[in-house]
Amino acid sequence: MDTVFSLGSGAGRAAIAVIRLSGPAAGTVLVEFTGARGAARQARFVTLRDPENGEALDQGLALFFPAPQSPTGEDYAELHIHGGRAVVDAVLQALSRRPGLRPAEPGEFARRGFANGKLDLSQAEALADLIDAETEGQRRQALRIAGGALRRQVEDWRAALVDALALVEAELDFSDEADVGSFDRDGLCRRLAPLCRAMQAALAEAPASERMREGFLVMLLGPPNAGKSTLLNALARRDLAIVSPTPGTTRDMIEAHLDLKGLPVTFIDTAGLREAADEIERIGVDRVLRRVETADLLLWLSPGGETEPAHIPGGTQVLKIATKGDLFTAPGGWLGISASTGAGLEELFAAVAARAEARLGDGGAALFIRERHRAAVASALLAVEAAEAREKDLEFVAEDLRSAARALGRIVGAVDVEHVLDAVFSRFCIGK
Ligand SMILES: Nc1nc2c(c(=O)[nH]1)N(C=O)[C@@H](CNc1ccc(C(=O)N[C@@H](CCC(=O)O)C(=O)O)cc1)CN2
Ligand SMILES: Nc1nc2c(ncn2[C@@H]2O[C@H](COP(=O)(O)OP(=O)(O)OP(=O)(O)O)[C@@H](O)[C@H]2O)c(=O)[nH]1
Repeated sequence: MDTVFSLGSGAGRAAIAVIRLSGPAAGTVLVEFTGARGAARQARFVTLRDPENGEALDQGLALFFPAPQSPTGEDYAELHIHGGRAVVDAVLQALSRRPGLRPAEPGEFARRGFANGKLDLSQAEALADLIDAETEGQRRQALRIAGGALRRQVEDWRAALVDALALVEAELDFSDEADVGSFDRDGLCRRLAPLCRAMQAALAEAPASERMREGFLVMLLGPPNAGKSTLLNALARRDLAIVSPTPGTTRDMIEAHLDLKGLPVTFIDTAGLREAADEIERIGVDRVLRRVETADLLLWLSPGGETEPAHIPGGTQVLKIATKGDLFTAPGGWLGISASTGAGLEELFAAVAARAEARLGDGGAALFIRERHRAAVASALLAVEAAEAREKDLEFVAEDLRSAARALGRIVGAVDVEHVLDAVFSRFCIGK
């Protein structure tokens, strides 16, 4: 097994940089560069020297984690050095000249940890999410899964399946054909029913968790010149969308990603919905209509609340916003705002945040954070339901239960997931 090294902290000038190494030569490298391996898991203040010529490279901290108690499960070392470009380059260069050492590939530390059982696939995915998390809700959800919440749940379910399978297999082994009719079918169903209910309940929560990763989607709709772009700018507190007094300025969609009370919310400014004057604008309107189908909330904007919402296909919730409140008063049933004076914006924020929270939760109960998880549990559930429904053919019942266990195994990376592994780990940054 190679020993790999990498900068674990961010690229570019910084106060401190962390270089990590993993593999059998990690301890030897520490001896070569710092004169000693040091006590397990204890930081030492050291002078780092190039083993080729004894020249000092930097002063820093060195740590050694002997296998298996390390982030990768292998011998593992860290050098905490000064984060200047020349310092980092000099140390990385000196490391790359040591025989048997090579730079780590993106995600290679996590992949080694996976290979050694330190984390499963669901935890690795969640670590990637944790690094990408931009809001409190996303952080809380990713940390929960990285901590093994999904791993433990899947292990429990698989154990229940193995239990039920043992019952069926015992019957298959010890009874002859004629006896199969005496099989305790009720006993089997009593075991499987709570499992089905638990999987169904968890599946019902899945859309909220997936949305937490992607963001709650709000689209701004309304007639041309209603003030959509101006509102987006006010929401984003910077000039993102093009604001102009000419109707039809916003031809494509412009997104603002906001953190609303810890929840990720994406606002999209759209081309005004109207009978399009030209081809380009018509394409814009079509694209908006397609995107509307995936939105969680629509804000219908109309100056002074003069135009009622257009018919929106799909039944997505619509909030009626009367714009230009400095010029008009809002009719009943409309939330009045003025992007110019800022009036009503806090109320609008609160209304959107309340709906986002109802849809996303707070991330504290998340289980299936990816479509992949949901699909695997849905197919496990189908297999268990098929097993429950069979009148006879215990062989098939057993096969259903095995197939349910295999489906769950895909979540944690226990079965046929080489392509998923590649996809997950290669998306990690270098040094993870
Ligand atoms: N300096 C530094 N900070 C870091 C990391 C790191 O690798 N280095 N991490 C990088 O992700 C995260 C912490 N993750 C870690 C995961 C496992 C172990 C570890 O030593 N695990 C052993 C012992 C566990 C224990 O003592 O309870 C083990 O699992 O056997 C350490 C850090 C965040 N902060
Ligand atoms: N008085 C006043 N004028 C506003 C307000 N909000 C927007 N406007 C003006 O209304 C005009 C249209 O604003 P936009 O934000 O470009 O409208 P839009 O709905 O994005 O228009 P399209 O891109 O054509 O669909 C601009 O001249 C804005 O300055 C407001 O709260 N009060």
